[in-house]
Amino acid sequence: MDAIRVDELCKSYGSVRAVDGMSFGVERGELFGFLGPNGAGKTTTIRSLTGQIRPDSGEITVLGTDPITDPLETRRRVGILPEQGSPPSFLTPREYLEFVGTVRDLEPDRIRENTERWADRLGFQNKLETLHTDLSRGQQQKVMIAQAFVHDPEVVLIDEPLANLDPLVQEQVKRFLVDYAAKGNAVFVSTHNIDVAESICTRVGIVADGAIVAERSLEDGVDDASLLEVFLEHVGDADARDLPATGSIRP
Ligand SMILES: Nc1ncnc2c1ncn2[C@@H]1O[C@H](COP(=O)(O)OP(=O)(O)OP(=O)(O)O)[C@@H](O)[C@H]1O
Repeated sequence: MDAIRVDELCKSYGSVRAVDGMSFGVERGELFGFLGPNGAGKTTTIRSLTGQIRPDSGEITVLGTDPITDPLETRRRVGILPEQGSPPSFLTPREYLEFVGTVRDLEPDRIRENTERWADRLGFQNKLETLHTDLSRGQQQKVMIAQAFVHDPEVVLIDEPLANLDPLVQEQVKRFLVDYAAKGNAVFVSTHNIDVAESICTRVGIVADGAIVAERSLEDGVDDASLLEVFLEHVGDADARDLPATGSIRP
């Protein structure tokens, strides 16, 4: 059974059809890339998966739970890294991770252990007792990554995981995501970055106008141009199609 299943999801804001017949599944062990341009409907889909918004129609199952009718149960079971989310300004990373671990029913010892492990892995040990308001945007993003994984969830829903991170940490996070999926968890990553999708995902769904318009397995390895080509074929406008597929675009 798929860890995540979405069938014929639709959501409009007034006259804007943000999600329009979206269907896909993600199995355990997959790192699924949800790749699409600005406004394609990615965030609206993630918000539906986490029960933050109620779709107009369609069905969703996440680890056997229904985020439309029982959003609290879904949120307990999954890890969520929202787009542009930031930790509460009035808490320290240690306090925040303790809070998140507690509401996810984690034992205090395990919360302490996981907090240290994550701070160590992402390099914010020396900031554990600093108020978030005094952390840089990138340091706050690291805390947000830690909170998504603090309860070792079997499904993780991630919106633009690498925003604000320096290149070294980006590589660490990419490697971690690949390992996390390989351990048998379902990792769902929404991004508009083709390079990120290509470098870490086992499968990519290309999203345009509120639906998946193409799917691509990357497990057997494909050459650099192919995901970009598929993307441009389904999504790119006429100007974008004239861009070189790889290499520099400097004059
Ligand atoms: N609260 C809202 N009210 C009205 N329209 C909205 C709202 N949220 C999203 N939309 C519209 O729905 C469409 C899909 O938006 P969504 O945020 O899901 O796209 P996205 O793929 O996540 O984009 P991005 O990559 O830019 O974050 C867009 O046309 C957007 O303008």
